[in-house]
Amino acid sequence: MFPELTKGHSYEECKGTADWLLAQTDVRPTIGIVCGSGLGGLADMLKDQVAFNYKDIPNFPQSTVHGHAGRLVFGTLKGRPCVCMQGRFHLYEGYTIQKITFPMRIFKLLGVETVILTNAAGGLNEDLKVGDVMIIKDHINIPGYGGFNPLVGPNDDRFGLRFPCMSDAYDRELRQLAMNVAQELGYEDFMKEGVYCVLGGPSFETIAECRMLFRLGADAVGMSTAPEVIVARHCGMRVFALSLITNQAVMDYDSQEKANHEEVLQTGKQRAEQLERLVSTMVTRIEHNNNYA
Ligand SMILES: O=P(O)(O)O[C@H]1O[C@H](CO)[C@@H](O)[C@H]1O
Ligand SMILES: Nc1nc2[nH]cnc2c(=O)[nH]1
Repeated sequence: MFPELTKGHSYEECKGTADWLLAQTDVRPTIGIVCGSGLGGLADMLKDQVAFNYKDIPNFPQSTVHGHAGRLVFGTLKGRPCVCMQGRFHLYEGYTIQKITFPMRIFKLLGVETVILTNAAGGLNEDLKVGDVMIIKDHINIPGYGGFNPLVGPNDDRFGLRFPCMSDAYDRELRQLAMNVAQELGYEDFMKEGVYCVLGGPSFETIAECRMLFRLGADAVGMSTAPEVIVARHCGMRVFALSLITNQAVMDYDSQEKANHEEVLQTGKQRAEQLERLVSTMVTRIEHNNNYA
């Protein structure tokens, strides 16, 4: 493949970044949160914040996408120590796949046990409406078929196995917890479950591509999350992920709809408060050492 692109940061470089962060905050996070496009408000829920701009953190890439603030925020969420990425990285920004997933290894070295990822996605399955929240039960990693897997390159056993299992990537108990919390909050009407498909972007899909992805078994499509999940699972963190359905993928040649990033951000704003309540309530039920209350 492309040897110079497949190196990523060494264990020692990752440790250097994690130690740099730990030296500047007393927060010892056990939960890491990644905010999707337009969903950065989740980070604002943290109390007693210590925040870093990505540009100031050794080895961190920069956020270049509107709706991704580019800050790493430490703090407590209802008393639980958390770290939150207010903005993630995508392949289409021009970073290597190792670089966009580097923060997952930093989470691990900070002591994070559970990762909660959010994203904005287009709905392929017509059962998904704009504003629905889709708990991700599985993914289809299309860039992976072309060799764009974040674990390509030498494996460091200190992070994980050469050939990690992915059939249990999206934690079953955390998915059940999300459903239970959604019911308690009265959100069951817009909570769904499905399969997320990642593409490289940045162009949105053609109609033929949307039809193909749905036939392949995908319910929603986006440009993130799956690479982060692969790296998080490789190093043994538990994963919960959800997609906010911000737009319906265009599946019909008669449709006048056009996918656009403004609509994505706008839908994020409309559901922000409920998503924040869902995630913060889940966080209070996730016990240390990966047990569930
Ligand atoms: O996946 P997140 O970061 O939420 O963003 C999604 O929204 C953007 C397109 O509007 C793309 O970056 C897509 O991946
Ligand atoms: N690829 C892709 N990413 C998205 N992010 C939000 N909506 C979409 C979409 O329709 N397609």
